[in-house]
Amino acid sequence: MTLGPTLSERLSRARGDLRMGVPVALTLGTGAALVAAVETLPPDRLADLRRIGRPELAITARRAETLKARAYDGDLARIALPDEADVGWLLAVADPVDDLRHPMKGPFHALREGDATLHRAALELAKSAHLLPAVLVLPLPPASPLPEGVTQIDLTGADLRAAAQFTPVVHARLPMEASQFGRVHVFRPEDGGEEHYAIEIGQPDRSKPVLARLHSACFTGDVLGSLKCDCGPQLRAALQQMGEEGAGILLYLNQEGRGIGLANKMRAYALQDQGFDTVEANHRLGFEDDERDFRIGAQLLRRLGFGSVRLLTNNPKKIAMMQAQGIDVVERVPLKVGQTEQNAGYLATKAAKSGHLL
Ligand SMILES: Nc1nc2c(ncn2[C@@H]2O[C@H](COP(=O)(O)OP(=O)(O)OP(=O)(O)O)[C@@H](O)[C@H]2O)c(=O)[nH]1
Ligand SMILES: [Zn+2]
Repeated sequence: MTLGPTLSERLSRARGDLRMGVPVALTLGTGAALVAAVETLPPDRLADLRRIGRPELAITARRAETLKARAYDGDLARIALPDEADVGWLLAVADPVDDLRHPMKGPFHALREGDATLHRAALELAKSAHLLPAVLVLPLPPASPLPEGVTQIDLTGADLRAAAQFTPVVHARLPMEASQFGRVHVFRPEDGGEEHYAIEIGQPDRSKPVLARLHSACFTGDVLGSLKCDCGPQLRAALQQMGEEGAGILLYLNQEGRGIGLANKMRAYALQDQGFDTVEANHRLGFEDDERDFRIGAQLLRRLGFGSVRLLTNNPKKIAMMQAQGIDVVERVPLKVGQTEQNAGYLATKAAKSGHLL
């Protein structure tokens, strides 16, 4: 039926459900499970899930490492839910905020038998909903009816990491401090997800390499003038250079906090105040250092007619990702601005652990 939602639309709906604390149903072959995000799960829904069966807690191997739980599935750990565990217990496992005050969480009974495919998909969904990567998974016996009204996703043949396709929605002129000749383009994915923007300066010649910047959203740096990172000065310096050269393209990608969302980035900041660096903080939360999908940037550049760039960046991974996605990076243009006393440690960590060029 053409009126019903497609797989990617269902996934988007499922993200909304998880953010609201509503469980979703994942199925794969004869297997099925109800899934809820720990961060948003209300006590009455936990009680309902317990009435149906025995929920399991899934966390990423990154979080499991901090908690000293065994990750038998490699990239994730499945933990049996103790009888006395309530939403407070679940949150304490998911959220590292009080790890230092309560270092002895556990011991955890990690599960070894059975299949982790649905757990893995559930964690992927929670991450893409910008929730903490911790989910309750309630396996359902084969052929048992799924609760009415619950969003159902059949994962057979599904690729949760498939790149969304973006469509240009509108573009309009925007005179800016950096250039009189600015133009903002808005791109929207077909699945109801995050929109991204392209800021075109002047009228870049599509047949030549364009001065380009892929900027990931940083609310704290771009808007608030945070001294903890260099994002705001980088954003303005990139636009200024494009203005001076008379042409350029800046992608403003809504991938806040290297793709973990603002709430999780603020959790990471709270951990940084406890002494962890930017990479360690992500790991303790259960994320990888960088959860961004750089395919989006490449797709938008292509849609705008650019195949070749002079990329403003200090991040060699961005260059490699663009090349891998078929965008020719003919030159790296360094972007070194905004060093402060407060971000010296952050920038040093990025150089030491993430390979950033100094
Ligand atoms: N998770 C997390 N994200 C952060 C932190 N500090 C800044 N960010 C985010 O990091 C991203 C920085 O993006 P970019 O400006 O593209 O930086 P980059 O990958 O270092 O590469 P270049 O600036 O091009 O060299 C933004 O999304 C910020 O919100 C942090 O401590 N933790
Ligand atoms: Zn920043």
